[in-house]
Amino acid sequence: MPHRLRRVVILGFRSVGKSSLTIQFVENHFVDNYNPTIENTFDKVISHKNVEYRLDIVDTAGQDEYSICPQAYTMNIDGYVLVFSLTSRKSFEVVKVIYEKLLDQTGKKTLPLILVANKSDLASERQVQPNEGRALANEWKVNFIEASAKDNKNVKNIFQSILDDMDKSEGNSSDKPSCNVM
Ligand SMILES: Nc1nc2c(ncn2[C@@H]2O[C@H](COP(=O)(O)OP(=O)(O)OP(=O)(O)O)[C@@H](O)[C@H]2O)c(=O)[nH]1
Repeated sequence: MPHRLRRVVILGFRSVGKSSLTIQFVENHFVDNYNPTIENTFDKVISHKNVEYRLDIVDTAGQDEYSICPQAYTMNIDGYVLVFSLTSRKSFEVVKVIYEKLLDQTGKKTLPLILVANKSDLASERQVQPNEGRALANEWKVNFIEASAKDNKNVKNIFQSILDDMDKSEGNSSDKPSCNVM
């Protein structure tokens, strides 16, 4: 059977764990050393709700509030994973700026998107509380997940959730948008 192709882009501030989440999901291991990304595309075949998907994941270079959001991150993209680190208030502020830029560039009011707070294993270094992430996701009408690439916690859920959202936005489901914390 042919796979359904879905293309997802991962965006967020530097060093929040975009590559680590992607590599944990695609290759099932955690990368401990830090190598800034320029841009990498990964792909993985995943069976979700009895459908085979080929997920192309574009892992981007870290953005900040001044970065220009390249058109490549809005053209031919089916879904967005916006990542901040719960140990970095700055990274939480940066996802808000990225979100606004995505809306501007796509001209849309809502997007198939999931907000991810990574590094949940670093509880003692937490700077952003779960209710803050949840409130932001509620405002955007998207799902919110706290995850850890290091402990492989909720990593698969991120991609399953975005697959659901992409299908909903294509009208393949009658479910209403919801905001879940997993
Ligand atoms: N403790 C902990 N460390 C993490 C986690 N995820 C990533 N890291 C570490 O954080 C650092 C940055 O991780 P990357 O995955 O390279 O972050 P990135 O967002 O891709 O970075 P850029 O390419 O600069 O944008 C690395 O040292 C990782 O090992 C996590 O869940 N827990």
